[in-house]
Amino acid sequence: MRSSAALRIIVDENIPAAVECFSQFGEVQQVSGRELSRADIGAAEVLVVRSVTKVNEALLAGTGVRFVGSTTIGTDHLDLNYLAANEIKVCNAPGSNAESVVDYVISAICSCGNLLDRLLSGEPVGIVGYGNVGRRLGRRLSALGIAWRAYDPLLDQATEGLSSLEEVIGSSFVCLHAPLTRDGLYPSYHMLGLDQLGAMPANAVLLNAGRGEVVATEVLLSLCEQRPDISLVLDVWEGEPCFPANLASRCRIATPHIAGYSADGKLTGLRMVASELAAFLNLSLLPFAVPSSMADSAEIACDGANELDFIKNAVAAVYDVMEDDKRFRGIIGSSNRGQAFDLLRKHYPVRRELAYSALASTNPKFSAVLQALQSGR
Ligand SMILES: NC(=O)c1ccc[n+]([C@@H]2O[C@H](COP(=O)([O-])OP(=O)(O)OC[C@H]3O[C@@H](n4cnc5c(N)ncnc54)[C@H](O)[C@@H]3O)[C@@H](O)[C@H]2O)c1
Ligand SMILES: O=C(O)[C@H](O)[C@H](O)COP(=O)(O)O
Repeated sequence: MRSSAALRIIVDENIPAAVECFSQFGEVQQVSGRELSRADIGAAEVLVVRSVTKVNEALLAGTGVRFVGSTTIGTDHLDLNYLAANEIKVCNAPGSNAESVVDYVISAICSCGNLLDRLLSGEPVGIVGYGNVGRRLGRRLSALGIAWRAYDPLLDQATEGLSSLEEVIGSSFVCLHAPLTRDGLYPSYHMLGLDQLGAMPANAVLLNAGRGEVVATEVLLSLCEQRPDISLVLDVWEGEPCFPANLASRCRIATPHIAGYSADGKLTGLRMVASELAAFLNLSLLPFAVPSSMADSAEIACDGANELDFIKNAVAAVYDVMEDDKRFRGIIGSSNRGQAFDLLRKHYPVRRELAYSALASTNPKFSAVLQALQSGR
C-alpha cells in the first residue's frame, strides 16, 4: 500500500478485479451496490459504483465521501448537481463498453430472421443517439457496407450522417442509444410515443440498448398489439431490475441489460475510474492483476457458404445474443423477477469483444469482411 493506505474505499461487489485494482490506494470493502445505504458508507472517502446504485443526497449526506467513480457509460444514477454542489469529485467511464454494445447490435442483426440480408441489400439502419455507441455502430455498419443515418438533436446538425427523427424512425432497423435524461431541450425520458413508432416501416425491428425509460412500457405493449409485424429487441427495461414480463415475452430478443457486458468493456471501465482516482490522489496507477479469463483466446477458424453465412458464423463464434435471450426467457416466469434479473447479470459469462477475439478466416475471400467485423477499438 502507498501513502494513501488509510483511504477507505467502498466498491460494488460485482465489479470484476476491483479489489485487486483499488487495494493499491487503500482499504477496500465490497458491498452490494443495489442495497448500499448511507449507514453502510461509514468512514469511506471513495465510492466505486455501477448503474444500480443511486448516488444522491439520500446516500451521501453527512458522509465523508469525496470521490465517486462509476465504471459505467451512463450517468443517470448519479445526481450530478448534488455532487457538484458538494464538491464531490465524480467520474464515469465514457465509451468503455461501447464496442460491446456494438457487438450486441451486430449479433442481434444476425439473429433476427433475414434482417442481415435486408440490410446488406440496402435497407438502412436508424440510430437514435450519436455518441460513443452510435458513432462506433455507424463505423462498424459502414465497414460492413450497411447504410445508416442518425438522430441526435444535441449535436451540430451539419455533422455527417445526421438526419431527422422521422427519417431515422423510418428505417428498417432502429437502434436506441440515447442516455436517460429528464431535463434540458431534448429530454429522452419517454421520448418516443406510439405515433412515432407506429410509423416504422413494415417488418421493422426496434432495438433499445440505451435505457428502458426512453420508451414507456405501455407504448411498447401497444405497438406489439397494433403492429405485430414489428419485432422488438430489448436489453433495457423500465423499472429494472423488475422488468415487465408481458413485454419480455413478446420480444423477438430479450436480455437483462448486458449489451455492454463484455469482459473487455468492464476492465476498461475499471481502468478509467482507477486512473481518475489516481489523478485525484496525485498518484500514478500501478498495474493490477487482470483476471486470467482475459488472456488471449485460442484461434477461432471461420468459414461460410457465402458472405452472409460467414458473418453469422463469425459473430456467433464470439458472441451469440440468443444465448443471453435463452437465459433471460428462463426467468420471465420467476416469482422474484428482479432478483433473478440481478443474478443473471451477476453471473454473466466471460464474453470477449469481436475486435479482441482471435478470429481467422479459412477462406481468403472473407478476409475483408472479417476485418470489417473486427474494426472496433
Ligand atoms: N445496455 C447497455 O448495456 C448499455 C451499455 C452502455 C451504454 N448504455 C446506455 O447508452 C447510452 C448512450 O451511450 P453512449 O456511450 O453513446 O453515450 P454518449 O454520452 O457518448 O452519447 C449519447 C448521445 O446521445 C445524444 N442524446 C442525448 N439526448 C438525446 C435525445 N433526446 N435524442 C437523441 N439523442 C440524444 C447525446 O447528444 C449524445 O451524443 C448511455 O448513456 C447508457 O445509458 C447502455
Ligand atoms: O451505462 C453503462 O455503462 C451500461 O449500462 C452498463 O453496462 C451497466 O452495467 P451495470 O453498471 O449495471 O453493471
